[in-house]
Amino acid sequence: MIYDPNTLSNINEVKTTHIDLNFNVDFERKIIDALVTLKLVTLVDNVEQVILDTRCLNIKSVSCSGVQLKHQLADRNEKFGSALHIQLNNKLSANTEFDLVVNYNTLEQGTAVQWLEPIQTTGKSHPYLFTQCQAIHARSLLPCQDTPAFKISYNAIVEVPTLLRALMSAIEVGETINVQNNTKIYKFEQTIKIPSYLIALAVGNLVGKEIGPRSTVWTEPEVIESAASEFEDTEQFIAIGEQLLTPYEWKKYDLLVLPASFPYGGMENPCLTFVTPTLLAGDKSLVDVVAHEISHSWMGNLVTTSNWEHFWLNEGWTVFIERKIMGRLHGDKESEFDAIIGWRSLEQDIKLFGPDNALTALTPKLKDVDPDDSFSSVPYEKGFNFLYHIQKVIGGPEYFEPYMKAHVQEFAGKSITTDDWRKFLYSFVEKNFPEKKAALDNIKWDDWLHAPGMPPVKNEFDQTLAKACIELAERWNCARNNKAFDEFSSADIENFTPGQKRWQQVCLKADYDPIFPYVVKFVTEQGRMKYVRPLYRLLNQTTNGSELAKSTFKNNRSFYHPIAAAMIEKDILKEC
Ligand SMILES: CC/C=C\C/C=C\C[C@@H](O)/C=C/C=C/C=C\[C@@H](O)CCCC(=O)O
Ligand SMILES: [Zn+2]
Repeated sequence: MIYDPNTLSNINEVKTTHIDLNFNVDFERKIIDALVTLKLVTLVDNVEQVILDTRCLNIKSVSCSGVQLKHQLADRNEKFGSALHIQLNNKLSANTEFDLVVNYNTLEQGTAVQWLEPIQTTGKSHPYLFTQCQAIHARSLLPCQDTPAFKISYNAIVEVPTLLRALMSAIEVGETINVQNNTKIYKFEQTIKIPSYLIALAVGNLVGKEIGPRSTVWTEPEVIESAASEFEDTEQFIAIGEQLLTPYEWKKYDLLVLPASFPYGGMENPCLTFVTPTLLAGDKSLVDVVAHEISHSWMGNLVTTSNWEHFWLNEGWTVFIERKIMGRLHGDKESEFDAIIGWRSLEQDIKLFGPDNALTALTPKLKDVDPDDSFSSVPYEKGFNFLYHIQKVIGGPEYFEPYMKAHVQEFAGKSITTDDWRKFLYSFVEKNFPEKKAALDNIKWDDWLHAPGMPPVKNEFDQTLAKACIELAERWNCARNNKAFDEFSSADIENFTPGQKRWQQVCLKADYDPIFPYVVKFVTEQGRMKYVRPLYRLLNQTTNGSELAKSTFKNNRSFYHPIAAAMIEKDILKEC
């Protein structure tokens, strides 16, 4: 029995194995005219219908072997979209392979695609679009079984205005010009099986520059040089990932620097990681996000959570590998400081959700829950701390690192649950170092996996970098009483990493009104949720900033990606 509470599709009757996409991108109407062919196989006898996930799609026709099929869009479920019921002409027995062809177009109000006017791009002269399908937005790009339980290969043909370039989470295999339509046609192939949330498309005025033997960085022309130098260490990250895990399987690892409204730090779309332009700090100080996305090449993209309740298997593992990569490159002090910052953000999120909130469990129940509403640092940081704790109790990296490799070898290409993960961990330990089994038995499994709130164990990390921040804060605090402000200068934080400086949040928490214009500028210049959501929330909670937070959001709503706009709206406008 396959379980995924966040799909409306009949995943226990039928399974998609491959998708052919044909997209015609129409910037004037802000729609994608599309034809999708889904290759399916029945899992049981007597299958009479296929139910696909959709959200904000205009379905025109559905056919099988050239014969039109009856179909119906069910009433819209606010959280999960509209199920597309497709009536098959015959009852199919188990293991029957068949194709469904759906002719449809996307709608502007869909949540996967953000359409940008030229003014919203860096160059200001061409339109742009990009998709974000994780967690359950693929259904507003194409009708599909929108579940990470199934993995599909895909091919795509994408027609775009001739001056623009299309990129996808796949390998480009062709590029032709259609002189008649004044369009360009790009062809892509993703031969490795991936879950639907990793289908990704971007179209814009894009140029590429090679930054390594298997990597090209793509951006608008204006930022290509700065992006190429910011990300020049990409190959080193991949190489360390390969040493830690298994050979990199995806052939290319390209990076696409998105316009400012991209709602996440990065998104691990295979062959083509999407990143926020806020990473272009000029000093490589934020490239840990690239190490994170590269780590997803194994954790998440090869070994995938089977539903969103086990999201920590993607993110906890990825943070764990990311910190190993950064530790190998810059030393443990820096990566352990990241772990301390991560613990703090876990504390903040658990406080925000409430320590008894069931969504703060590592494996939360997501029936009737929109995964976006459950998003927090819990799967990332509680997940990381859990793996760090296991590493410690079984004897350290010497024991844990061979197990990490074996984990990827065992599960590559599969979608797994926390139970699958735990069974394999036990079998590996019992086989390779049975003397450590007792240590595994002593882990507080239930508390780690199922209890809400902070983890049952607090790991110890190197405090060197944290101490510098705490000492400065203590000096500031003392100076408050004796008004001895002259002893401070910007030199105090000259050597701090960006992680050590979180100025705007500190000021808002201290109810310091003069920071307001800077906060407004920052939250309207870029749309990364990790930055803008806490700042909007904190501004909204200040004594004098609540109206400013609301009006700033209302006046800039169209700047934000639909996912970010929905979340900020819930944070500050729909609070109880
Ligand atoms: C307890 C949480 C359980 C399930 C949530 C499932 C999916 C979360 C969904 O809302 C989508 C997440 C997409 C994340 C994409 C990239 C991130 O890893 C970026 C992290 C934040 C950042 O660095 O900006
Ligand atoms: Zn991630």
